[in-house]
Amino acid sequence: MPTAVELGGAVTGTFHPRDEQQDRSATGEPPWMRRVLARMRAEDGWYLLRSRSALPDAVLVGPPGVLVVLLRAEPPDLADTRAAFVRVAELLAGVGGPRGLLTEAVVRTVVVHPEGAAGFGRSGEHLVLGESELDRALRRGDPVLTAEEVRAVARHLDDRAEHLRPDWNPAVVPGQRGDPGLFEVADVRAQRVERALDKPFRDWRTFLDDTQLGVVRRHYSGPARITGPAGTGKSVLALHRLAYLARRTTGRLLFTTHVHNLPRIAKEDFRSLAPQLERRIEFVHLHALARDLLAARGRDAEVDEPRVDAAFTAVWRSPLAEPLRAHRPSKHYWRAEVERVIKGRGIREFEVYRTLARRGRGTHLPAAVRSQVWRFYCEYERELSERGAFDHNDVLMRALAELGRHPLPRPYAAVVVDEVQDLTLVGLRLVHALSGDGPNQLLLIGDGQQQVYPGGWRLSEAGIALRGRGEILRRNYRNRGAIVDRAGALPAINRFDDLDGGPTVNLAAAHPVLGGGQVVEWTGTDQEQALLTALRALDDPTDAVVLTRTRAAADRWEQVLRAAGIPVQPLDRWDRRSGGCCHVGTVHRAKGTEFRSVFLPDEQHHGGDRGDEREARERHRLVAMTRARDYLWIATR
Ligand SMILES: Nc1ncnc2c1ncn2[C@@H]1O[C@H](COP(=O)(O)OP(=O)(O)OP(=O)(O)O)[C@@H](O)[C@H]1O
Repeated sequence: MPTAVELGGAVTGTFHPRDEQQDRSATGEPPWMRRVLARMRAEDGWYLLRSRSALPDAVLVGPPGVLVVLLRAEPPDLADTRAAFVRVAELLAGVGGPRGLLTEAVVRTVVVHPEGAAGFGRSGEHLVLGESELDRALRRGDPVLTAEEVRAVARHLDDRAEHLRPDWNPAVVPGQRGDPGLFEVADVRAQRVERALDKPFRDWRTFLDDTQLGVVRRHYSGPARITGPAGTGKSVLALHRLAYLARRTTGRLLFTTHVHNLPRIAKEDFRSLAPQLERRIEFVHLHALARDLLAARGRDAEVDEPRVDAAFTAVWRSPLAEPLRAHRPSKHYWRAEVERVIKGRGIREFEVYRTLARRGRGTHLPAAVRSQVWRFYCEYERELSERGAFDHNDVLMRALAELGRHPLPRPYAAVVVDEVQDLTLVGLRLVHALSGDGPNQLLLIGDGQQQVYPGGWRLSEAGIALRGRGEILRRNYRNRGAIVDRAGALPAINRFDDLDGGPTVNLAAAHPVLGGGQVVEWTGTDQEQALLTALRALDDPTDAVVLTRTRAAADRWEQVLRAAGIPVQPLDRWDRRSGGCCHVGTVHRAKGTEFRSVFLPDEQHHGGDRGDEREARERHRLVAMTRARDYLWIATR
């Protein structure tokens, strides 16, 4: 049995070897511990707080963050290292300053053992160091806290934590008394944020605002929803929330979305936030998740796009399409009716479709036309089955049915859905089936103004009841003032208002944290030349993107840039580190990305001028414009 030992006058930790126990009973602690603590106390710019309670043994606060220290000659239980972490993280809740409130991403547990101690695996959640590795560890890591912040955090712990007492060496921590604190007047805040954005570390990992941190830490008794206009830190919050929950649960957590690039981008961002927790979280596109679930259960689930297209085209060319065409000629519109309205909402009977509210779909369809649409849809289903093909909706529906028959053997501890406004109702039902209704198990994040696919569901139709569990973010951290003003003036309708009951806020009401910015509205005849000139005139032409509505336009701009000698990369491959290239892509691929400069060339008018088409265009434009941090170039010819 491990023996409890005295440390600093109080019972802390566990300890094994007999000789060290004897040594400790004489002096209070064994020599290796004294050496480790002395080494920590001596480190320039760090503050050491000794613990009077069992967990942790000490806390070290320095420029790279807060270390929760366990001194152990035997490997500790995960429960102990977790408990020590959570204890210190809870004490830090609410430490704030001009850059915001400190997040627990700055906190790291470190287990230090004497040289030669055996059995210390690398658990992943905490750092394990031999005594001799301490020097390297203390000097490793980018500074995330300034000297003032380090001091303020140490002082906060000293004030708040009765079991922690300061043990720092004034000689190596100069000026620790009487300095200005972490708290400054609000008008200094914006300047500080501005400067923080230029710093080598990414501020959002270290500091959040009060609303964001409130959501990260809140206990929700059931499904909850976070909304807020573009750039207000919803995705950032999702990552912090996952890390927070991962520390306090066991099992896997899920981040999912309908947006193509986002799982990859979110995973990379999470790695920079909490690398030690990465293994606990699956970042996966909802369709890939459904496909993998079916495949794991021996069920065929591959979508053969060409066969699906062929099935739709065959019906579109048949006489069944004629009444539809007469009503509205666009193939794209009717495909969306089948995919998003009928199948996407899981409708299986004409009687339901006959009276269905089709919000945001524009064209009113009398019952007689609906029955023609229904026949068209049934024929499409027949064509699919004749070809032995599934479409994307089929995969989601089959996965949902599969979960109904056999739920996951090990449910997710929590599910976070980003860009929820673009899920279909069937997709929403699937995430709900994956998460359940338990406390903190489902967090839905989205913004109705950025919807790029027609939807039309209510959360209640997926059996999800929010009961007021929700939050709105309003502070825009991405776009400078001029860009928020320009994009906020777009009449992009937010259908979240009438779709899931909770209140929402549009971009026009967001508060940009950063002022300035530039919007150039170009008109003229030689668009290519004008765009190239503007691009070349930028300080950094590589942190820029040309966004288009159509794939064809993106391909054309790619050629134009290449011909002009500008290195280009498709948007699909964007990540925060990709430099040296200008990006080009469609708005659909732009979700999750951001650039210093965004170029929106004028395109052949595409997609008609009906109310619903204009509405979709405005929302696409809002998404495109809000990818820009500093500079926006918009062409109209
Ligand atoms: N508290 C914060 N401090 C500093 N920067 C922040 C903070 N919160 C978010 N950011 C930054 O603001 C930008 C936008 O954040 P994020 O992508 O999470 O917003 P979003 O609401 O998901 O945007 P969108 O809806 O447009 O996708 C990112 O560059 C992020 O790093």
